[in-house]
This record gives sequence, C-alpha cells and structure tokens, in this order.
Amino acid sequence: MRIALAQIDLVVGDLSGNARRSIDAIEAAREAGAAITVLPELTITGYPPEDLLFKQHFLDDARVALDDVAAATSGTVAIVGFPERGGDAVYNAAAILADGEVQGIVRKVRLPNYGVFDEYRYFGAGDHAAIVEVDGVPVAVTICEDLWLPDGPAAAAAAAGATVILNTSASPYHRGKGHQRERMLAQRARDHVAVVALCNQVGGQDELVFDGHSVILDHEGLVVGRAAQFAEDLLVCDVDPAAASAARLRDPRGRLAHRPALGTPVRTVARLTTAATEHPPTSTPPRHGHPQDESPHGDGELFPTLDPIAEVYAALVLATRDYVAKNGFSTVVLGLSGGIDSTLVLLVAIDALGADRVRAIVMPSPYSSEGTQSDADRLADAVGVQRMRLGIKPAMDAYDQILAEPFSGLEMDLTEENLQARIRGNLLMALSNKHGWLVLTTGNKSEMSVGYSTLYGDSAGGFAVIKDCPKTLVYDLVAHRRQVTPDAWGTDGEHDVLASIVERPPSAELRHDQRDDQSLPPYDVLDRILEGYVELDLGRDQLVDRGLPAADVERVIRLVDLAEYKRRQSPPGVKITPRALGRDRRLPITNRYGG
Ligand SMILES: Nc1ncnc2c1ncn2[C@@H]1O[C@H](COP(=O)(O)OP(=O)(O)OC[C@H]2O[C@@H]([n+]3cccc(C(=O)O)c3)[C@H](O)[C@@H]2O)[C@@H](O)[C@H]1O
Ligand SMILES: Nc1ncnc2c1ncn2[C@@H]1O[C@H](COP(=O)(O)OP(=O)(O)OP(=O)(O)O)[C@@H](O)[C@H]1O
Ligand SMILES: NC(=O)CC[C@H](N)C(=O)O
Repeated sequence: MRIALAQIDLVVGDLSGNARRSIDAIEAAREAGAAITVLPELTITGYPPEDLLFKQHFLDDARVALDDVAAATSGTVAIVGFPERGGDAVYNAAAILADGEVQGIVRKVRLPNYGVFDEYRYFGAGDHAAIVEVDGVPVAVTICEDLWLPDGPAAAAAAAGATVILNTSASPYHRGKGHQRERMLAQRARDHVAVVALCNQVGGQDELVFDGHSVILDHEGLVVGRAAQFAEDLLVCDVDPAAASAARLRDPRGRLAHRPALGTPVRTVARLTTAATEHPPTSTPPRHGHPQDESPHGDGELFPTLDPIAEVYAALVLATRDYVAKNGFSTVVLGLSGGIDSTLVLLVAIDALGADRVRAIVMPSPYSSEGTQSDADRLADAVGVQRMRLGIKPAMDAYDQILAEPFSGLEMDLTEENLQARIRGNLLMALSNKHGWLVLTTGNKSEMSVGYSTLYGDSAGGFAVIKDCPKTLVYDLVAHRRQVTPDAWGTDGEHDVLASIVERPPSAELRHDQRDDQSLPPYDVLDRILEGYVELDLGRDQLVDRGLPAADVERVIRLVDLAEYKRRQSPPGVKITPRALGRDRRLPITNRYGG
C-alpha cells in the first residue's frame, strides 16, 4: 500500500488558500501512485484556529472549502482535517475524501487541554475509533492526540483489526520534540503491531512553529520514511500491512490483553477502492542517517535529522519567515547594537528573508562604546544588509529639556536610562510606520523572565524572534550560525566581528561601564535558576537543593514574579522550549503568592 504524507504550510483562516494547497498536494500524491494521502490536522482552517471556531459563518465556509477539496479527489483517498459542526458542538474532525465526495468523517476522541492546547474550549469529543477500508486493508484514522496515549482510539482500532494507523497532526515544535514524537510512534507501532504514519503540519503560526518531520514506521517500530524538518514535503512510501497481519499471528497481545480493556467502540466508516494498485512499487531512493532506528526494508525517503542547535535555529528561521509573510510584510527592521542578541536576530532575519529585506539601525548614544558601534557596522556590512546610523543624543537632550522642570532637584537614575531605550524604540516604530517595515524585537528569554528590558523601549516591536531562547542558548545559536559560513566574519589577522561580539561582556550601555552582571547573576547561573523556576515550577528550596546560590535564587524568583506585567505586554515570539513565556505559562499579574 502506497501512503503519501502531505506536510504543507497552511495559513490559519485562509480557507480557500488551504483548500487549493490541499488539492495541489493530493494531485501530486495521486500522480506518485499513492492510494491514500494524509494532510495535517484541521487542514482547511489551519491550526489552531482559536476563537474563529465560535463563528458559525466560519464553520460554514470551512465546510464549503472542504467540499471543494472533495470534488478534486478521484482514484485516490485523502484524509483532510476540518471543524465539523454537529448539533450544538464542533468536532475536531478528519474527512475521508474519495471519488469526488466526503465518504466518511472521523472525530478526534482525545482532546489535548494542557500547555498551548485549549481543545476543551472549542471541541466536543468523538466517541468511537474509526476504520476505513482501503483496497481491502483496514486503516485506522486518528487525529493527533488520539495517538499520543497508549490506550487511545488507535489501540482499539488495532485490536479490531486495523494494520495501518494514520494520524493527521498539528504537533508544535519545542527542542527535541521531533525525536520524542518518533520514539512515541515507534512504541505505538510495536504495541499495536501496525504500520504507523503521522503527517505533521509545517510552518509558523504566531507563537507556534510546526516542524513537519512527518514519519512512517513499520510494525516493528522502525522508521521507513521521514520527511524534511521545517520545510514543506511530500513523503511517499510503500508499506506492508500484510507483514503486520502475519506478525500478529505470532504476537497475541492485541487479541488477548488489550481488547477487553479497551472501552472505545470501533466503527468502519467507509470502504473504498483506489486506482493506486495499478502503480509499480517506488524505486528505492538513496538512504542516509541513523541506521539503528530505521528499517532495512523500507523504501521511503529518510531525511537525516538536524542536530539539536541547528534544529532550534531552523525553527527560528521558519517561524520568522512565516510570521513576516503571513502578516503581509516584506521587510523587517531592527536595532543593531553590536551585542549578541541583536546579532542573532539579524542572522535569523537574513536567513529567513534574505539580506535585501532586512534593515539594521545603529543608534549610538554618548554611552555607546566605539567597539559595539563599529562591530554593529561591520556585522551589517559582513552580511550585506542596508544599515542606517541614527544618533540619539539630540533626542536625549530634548527629553532632558522638556523634563527639566518636573525632574528638578532629582538625581539621574533608571528613568534616564529607560528613556534611551524608549527613544530607540520610538525611532524603530517611526521607521516601521513610514516604510511599512516590521520591527523585530531582540529580547531573550532570560531578560524577559526577569524583566530586564524597558517597557515601550527595547521591548517594543512586532515579533520577538528569540523571546524563548535563554541567553546561554543565544551564544550556542550564534556559534552554530558562525560555522555555517565560517569565512564570512573576517579572518587571518583581520578583525573577526563575530568573535569580537561573542567575547564582549553583555551590557545594555545605558550608562558608563554598565554590565549585565552588575544587575543579574552570571547568565549560566541565571539560566539554571530560570529553567527550574519557569519551566519546571520548582520552588526556592528545590532550587537551592540543586546547588544554586540561595541569594540568587531568591532575587531571581522575586524578579520573575514582578515582571509578569511586562511579559503580558510583550510581542509574540517563537516557542522553542517545552514551557514558553506566552500561553504556556499563565500566571496572575496581581498575585501575593511569592515563589
Ligand atoms: N504591576 C505592574 N503593572 C503594570 N505596570 C507596572 C507594574 N509594575 C510596574 N509597572 C510600570 O512599569 C514601570 C517600570 O518598568 P520599566 O519602565 O520598563 O523600567 P524598569 O523595569 O524599572 O527598568 C528597566 C530595567 O531593564 C534594564 N534594561 C533596560 C533596557 C535594556 C536592557 C538590556 O540589557 O537589554 C536592560 C534596565 O537596566 C533596568 O534594570 C513602572 O514605572 C510602572 O509604570
Ligand atoms: N546603540 C544601539 N544601536 C541600535 N540598537 C540598539 C543600541 N543599543 C540598544 N539597541 C537595541 O536595544 C536592544 C537592547 O539592547 P541592549 O544593548 O540594551 O541589551 P542586550 O539585551 O544585551 O542586547 P544586545 O545583546 O543586542 O546588545 C538591542 O538588542 C538593540 O535592538
Ligand atoms: N494537536 C494535538 O492534538 C497535539 C497534541 C500532541 N500531544 C502534541 O503535543 O503534539
């Protein structure tokens, strides 16, 4: 049986566009001889459509778009996700399309309602597992979370005879998630003694980025096909359900142990034949990567997976490219300080958009050092972006003058420092207004966590590219990008601009000789405290038990708690850790519980 996984980049709310993308993918899969094509979860609306699901006309329009896709299916079967209106509820559903019509509908049974998922808010739960018979093979159709639980509908469908388990998915990325997902699927394939094929969405959607990385595994849990990470792809692969069937004769677990315990009823929702049997088997493409986990008998393309830091970098690039394009911008602008954070954001931006669609603004003040400003210039020149120098001293003087009376008799303090950041923020927003450039904000997760940024100053902007990257990871990402083009930064006795930026101690340069470590613990300590406090919800004592200095722990906890109001006002940015600072971590602003 030939299966195609159409890993496409959908746009939330673009119903007709998503229908067109689906039709193109199904047509390409049909031409490749696929009997069945799986598309990502909620294909028609994109994922997550959020409160669009409360609008009746949106649901009606989605159904019209689904019927357009159905009309374009002939000789093949396609699994296409859509929100199904059923009585007074909406279901996260997948339509079985064939011969120009909707042949059956499958409802998601297990709704995720944790982390970034809010599915109880929107959906009713399906009450049965679904099997579709395709060319005589019983195929289970499941929707994302349905397969993440060992006792979900896939288990029931497999116990009822399904030898192939398909999954239409919108599984957002965080560091290492692709490998975690593959391991989970391998376990399901082995436990259910079935071929497993998961088609994941790819692309950026506000704070989420979907990594693609769709996979097909044989009934022994070995990967037979793997699609690209962070790029659209059509994975076409021949699988062998008969081998699963034969293995079950020797492996009685599904029959004896599972079945009585599985409460989910199973229904066969369609019986279909395709024209795919007329196609010869695919020729074996070149194979590469990770032989220990991959099937020697498979014939699908096997993309090698990226290493952990390259993977995060690719996520930032795709998320930035999609946010910019899907929101109708062509060019972005950022303040380039000669520091590490704006350096990383610049590198991601040029890789996402091309240097000609990025503008770097260098905005020296009297506190800016010659080193940072010349590194900012050199860096912009090294990567070939247009740069502009806008000195902020005249604006600082103007503010001093305007505020002279209300501030008379008062010492200079943080107020004047923050004004510099606000002047820069204002200039970037003015350039944005005038030229239609989107402002990329440069704050990292460590700063965002402790509130080390100026409200309406350096935190102003449209998209916060590295908002979920701790400072220590920022260095790793720059090091990774450096070795992608090792000769681009000045070599052999020349000034190496990237080395110079990396080696300089971090400073906001808002007063003379300022350094971040005067206000914050060293970043390696800070990031360990933050990982424990922000991502794992550990308390003071647990952090101190991990060997972290008590005074630092107490101060950081206090700063994180106090800065909730700032984070609520920050631009959206890319989630790359298991617990990002956006909808993943919801704490009250008004809150007397410390720690
Ligand atoms: N609970 C609450 N709800 C709503 N608003 C609240 C609030 N608490 C304070 N505020 C408001 O927030 C104001 C304080 O916030 P804000 O004006 O931002 O000022 P603030 O947080 O006091 O100072 C900014 C900090 O960020 C550092 N910084 C700035 C710029 C760049 C960098 C860098 O290295 O990247 C670091 C700077 O050195 C300083 O430590 C208060 O004056 C008040 O108006
Ligand atoms: N002289 C400057 N010219 C242009 N932009 C600046 C300048 N100083 C600060 N910015 C902008 O404000 C952001 C906050 O910078 P700041 O130097 O205060 O701290 P940072 O968090 O260490 O960032 P970076 O590592 O990029 O310097 C910078 O990333 C940059 O976008
Ligand atoms: N859309 C979904 O159901 C996704 C849930 C799944 N557990 C994931 O994190 O990928």
